[in-house]
Amino acid sequence: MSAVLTIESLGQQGDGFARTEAGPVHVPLTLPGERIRADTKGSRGRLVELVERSPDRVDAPCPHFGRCGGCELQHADDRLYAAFKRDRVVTAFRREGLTLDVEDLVRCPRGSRRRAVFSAVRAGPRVLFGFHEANSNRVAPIETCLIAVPAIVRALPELATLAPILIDRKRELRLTVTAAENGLDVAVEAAADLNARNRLSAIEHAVAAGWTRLTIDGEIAVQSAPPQILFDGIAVEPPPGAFLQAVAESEAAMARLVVEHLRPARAVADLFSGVGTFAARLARDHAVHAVESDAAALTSLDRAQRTPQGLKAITIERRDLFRRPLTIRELNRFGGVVFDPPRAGAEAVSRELSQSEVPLVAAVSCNPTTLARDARLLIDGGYRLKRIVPIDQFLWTHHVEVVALFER
Ligand SMILES: C[S@@+](CC[C@H](N)C(=O)[O-])C[C@H]1O[C@@H](n2cnc3c(N)ncnc32)[C@H](O)[C@@H]1O
Repeated sequence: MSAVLTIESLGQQGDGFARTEAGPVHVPLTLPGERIRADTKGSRGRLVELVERSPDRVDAPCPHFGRCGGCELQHADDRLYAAFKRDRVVTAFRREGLTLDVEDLVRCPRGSRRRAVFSAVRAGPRVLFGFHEANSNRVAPIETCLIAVPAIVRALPELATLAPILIDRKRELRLTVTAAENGLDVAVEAAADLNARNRLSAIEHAVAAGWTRLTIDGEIAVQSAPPQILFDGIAVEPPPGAFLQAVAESEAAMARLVVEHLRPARAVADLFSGVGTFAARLARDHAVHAVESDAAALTSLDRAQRTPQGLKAITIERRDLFRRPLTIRELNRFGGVVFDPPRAGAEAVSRELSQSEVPLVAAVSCNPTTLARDARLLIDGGYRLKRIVPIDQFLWTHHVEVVALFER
């Protein structure tokens, strides 16, 4: 159905939101105040024509914008964009009955994404390499990317020629590319069963490109040197495809807040520690207990703390913190706790913390909704929220990171 709509606001996913007699409609690539013609189907709309353009609309800088689903908000001017991300946090907390002074968005620069996940699919005789289109399994081929670090952008042609060598007949190929300090670390998933010739060809490709490591479905195919990531000067060798904060500058902003907040504590716990983004930095001044479910990530952190880097002791514990959060008694050993869970949040951990005597808590989150739920638990347990800082990491998307600092 085609209709002329007035966009009222931006929804949580960054789509324009309009009301119609048939109900609410979300239309990607539109802005508040715009009148548009859209094709609608249920609650989804597709922009067909801009009838009245918002003064906040800018020309998207990337030639792939609109088809590539990597960026959703390049058409919004900077002020509107930053306000949208901050508002997402304000709204999530307000829904939990918490009206708080949310600080301004900490910005992230273009060309700073050091970790990107690309896809490749077969399209007849061709292999398309790029990012997914928005809400789709289709892949939009890309030749450039304004958000990725230059080392990843320079490697796009090499990655695009590698994909057809590795791709399976039926499955989509995924390539997680991390720009480490000493070169690119490429982790391939869902590759075909490779014959010797194709395996050798992929290895030759990685060697010629100067990548530090090529991993195919968890197995190292070739490694010139272990990839190295620096956490404020502390070297860690992440396992293939490991979780890493996607932008070093954003990670540094989060870590500064966490380290500063926990400074008065003696012993601290880093829950959902990954490879030690916070634990490594905290270990400069504190004894740290790092807890995480991923064994490979913990092994990397353990190896880093055994290398002489002037760190205090880091103990590691593999544990499912959803099912087995640290108990009140275990928590009370620490003067400070940082937690940085996946999108589902840290509900079980927050319930225990809310009854603990831990004086300082830093919560890091990529999901304002679950963070607000967890903050409610902590506040109901007697914590005061000292600061709440939204941080941009996924430029031109609706995603926002948040650091919330609590004390009691
Ligand atoms: C958002 S990442 C944060 C990692 C780390 N703090 C960082 O900044 O790099 C979330 C981490 O939680 C871990 N994780 C996921 N589910 C978990 C669980 N049930 N128990 C413990 N850790 C879990 C993941 O392996 C991942 O390392």
